[in-house]
Amino acid sequence: MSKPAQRIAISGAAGQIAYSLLFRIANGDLLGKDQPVILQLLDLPQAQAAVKGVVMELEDCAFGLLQDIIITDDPKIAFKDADFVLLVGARPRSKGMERKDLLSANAEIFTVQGRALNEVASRKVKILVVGNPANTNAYIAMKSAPDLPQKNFTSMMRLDHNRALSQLAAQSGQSITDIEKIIVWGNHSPTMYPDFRFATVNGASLTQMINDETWNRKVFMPTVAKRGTAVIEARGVSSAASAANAAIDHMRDWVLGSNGRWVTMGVPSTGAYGIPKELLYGFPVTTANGEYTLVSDLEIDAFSRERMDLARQELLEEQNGVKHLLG
Ligand SMILES: NC(=O)c1ccc[n+]([C@@H]2O[C@H](COP(=O)([O-])OP(=O)(O)OC[C@H]3O[C@@H](n4cnc5c(N)ncnc54)[C@H](O)[C@@H]3O)[C@@H](O)[C@H]2O)c1
Ligand SMILES: O=C(O)C[C@H](O)C(=O)O
Repeated sequence: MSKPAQRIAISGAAGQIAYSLLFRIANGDLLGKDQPVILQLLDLPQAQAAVKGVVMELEDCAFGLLQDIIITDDPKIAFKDADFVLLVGARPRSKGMERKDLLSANAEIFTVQGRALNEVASRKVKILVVGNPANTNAYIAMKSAPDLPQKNFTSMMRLDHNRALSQLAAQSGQSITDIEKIIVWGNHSPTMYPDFRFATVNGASLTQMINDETWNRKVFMPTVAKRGTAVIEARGVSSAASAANAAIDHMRDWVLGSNGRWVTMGVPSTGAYGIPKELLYGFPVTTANGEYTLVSDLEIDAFSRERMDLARQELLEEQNGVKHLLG
């Protein structure tokens, strides 16, 4: 007998990330090939026709795991009893626009959606915020949902993690699958701090293999931090398939476990590494049995402290900018 279906709510269902995400979820890439799913799709009233078109295509794939699809413009319908929620819907950054410009417009969306989650979602719901500015949007949703455990709210730093992994593999000539223990600290913004000081390849130090601090600081770190901008410059729109892929990686590892590997998740700080409590910050974690555990007690040198504090400061400023909305 098949497992009971899990309810997965996705906002921004007519958007370009969702266009990649929905088909992969329905194909079992997120929860496994034996887990039936119900998709609960949220988008704005003016996007409902486009969502219906996407649903027609989902139907035309004849996915065996896809049990039902709900389409709505009401967050309370979309999030009802949801086991997993991917908050993708937001306004994407266009050429020349900084992420901070998006803060106010998106803050209102995430206040409303946080309240709806508080009211109707499963009490065990796992939430991933993708829509930018993702860390602060996740903070707003979390603060708007006081009845849900704070640890259920996460923001997406996995695309940055995957970008770092790919750059390190190219530079070192090592296989992506052999590289472990990389971190992207902080905010999903140019202040992020990609850090491979602890990275290993089959147990050996990757830092020693690369042995080029100038490359680290002048090439690697800015390449990873500005990759989103580079994709926008090249495509004219922000990354979509790679963002959807990272969202799947993030959720799948959270649910099914990372098998001891470090992954980067934006999670509410509990005060570790000098990051103020509740700030949604990129940390290294391992995941098992549906829970994440912080990788603790890593040595933070002076350069790392400086970089980590830069992201902390930016996030505090973003938090301050939305304080009035949180009552
Ligand atoms: N964290 C990351 O690593 C990362 C990576 C890439 C993109 N992003 C962000 O993801 C978001 C979505 O990107 P996209 O390319 O899919 O954008 P898109 O413009 O193609 O789609 C966004 C969708 O969200 C919908 N939407 C807007 N407001 C909504 C609301 N209040 N409720 C429900 N739906 C709403 C829009 O109607 C649209 O269909 C953007 O904010 C983008 O910056 C984050
Ligand atoms: O910076 C953006 O808006 C794009 C996105 O967050 C990305 O990292 O690709």
